[in-house]
Amino acid sequence: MVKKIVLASGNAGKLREFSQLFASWLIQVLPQSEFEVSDAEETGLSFIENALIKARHASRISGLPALADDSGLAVDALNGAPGIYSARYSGAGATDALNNAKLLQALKAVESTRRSASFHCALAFVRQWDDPVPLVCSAKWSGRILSQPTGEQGFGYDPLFFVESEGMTSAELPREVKNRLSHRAQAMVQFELLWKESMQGAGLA
Ligand SMILES: O=c1nc[nH]c2c1ncn2[C@H]1C[C@H](O)[C@@H](COP(=O)(O)OP(=O)(O)OP(=O)(O)O)O1
Ligand SMILES: [Mg+2]
Repeated sequence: MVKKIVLASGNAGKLREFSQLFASWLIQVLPQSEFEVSDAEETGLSFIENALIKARHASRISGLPALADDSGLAVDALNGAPGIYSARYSGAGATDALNNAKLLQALKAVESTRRSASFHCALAFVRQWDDPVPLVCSAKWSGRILSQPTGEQGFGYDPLFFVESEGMTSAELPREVKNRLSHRAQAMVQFELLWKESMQGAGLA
């Protein structure tokens, strides 16, 4: 029975959200920093490939099962950019603020009706570093990019991501609402199903 897993992320915003999303699970979820796991090189071409790279890396170093999240923002008017490069969008020394500024600049001439975008989240879980049957799932969350940042909650591109159904940005949403609607929350629903199925398969449910 899996009792302890490593969360293969160095992103404080993600770690916060995962601690809420895992709150009702009967397992211990430890950040990779507790095992001195360095950031893995994200050399994949898709969110799923990068999530697997990060999960395998964290599991190899920690010796524990590991879950990784690779996520990002795809803007339709930019042919899906920044996509898997979302965290690195503004180059070396990228920060959320610089990434947001670069995105606003790139969309300067694009009117509001053409600013549709989606957040994507891929989750990969491995029981050991070379697990041949990882649990993998992904989800997306649709929205629109505003012309200026609004809201203080969340992280990353949240202040620019307007959620039509709620009439506010994801940085204005109460955290329990973001944790119900977001790409990460939706991927977690799938992950829970895969997890339960795999535990049943192992005769552990
Ligand atoms: O809910 C979100 N709200 C706002 N922005 C978000 C969200 N989810 C992902 N994002 C952005 C942040 C970062 O620019 C990129 C993730 O990049 P990504 O490589 O997966 O994560 P990261 O490098 O920050 O940490 P790590 O790789 O250690 O998990 O997408
Ligand atoms: Mg990363």
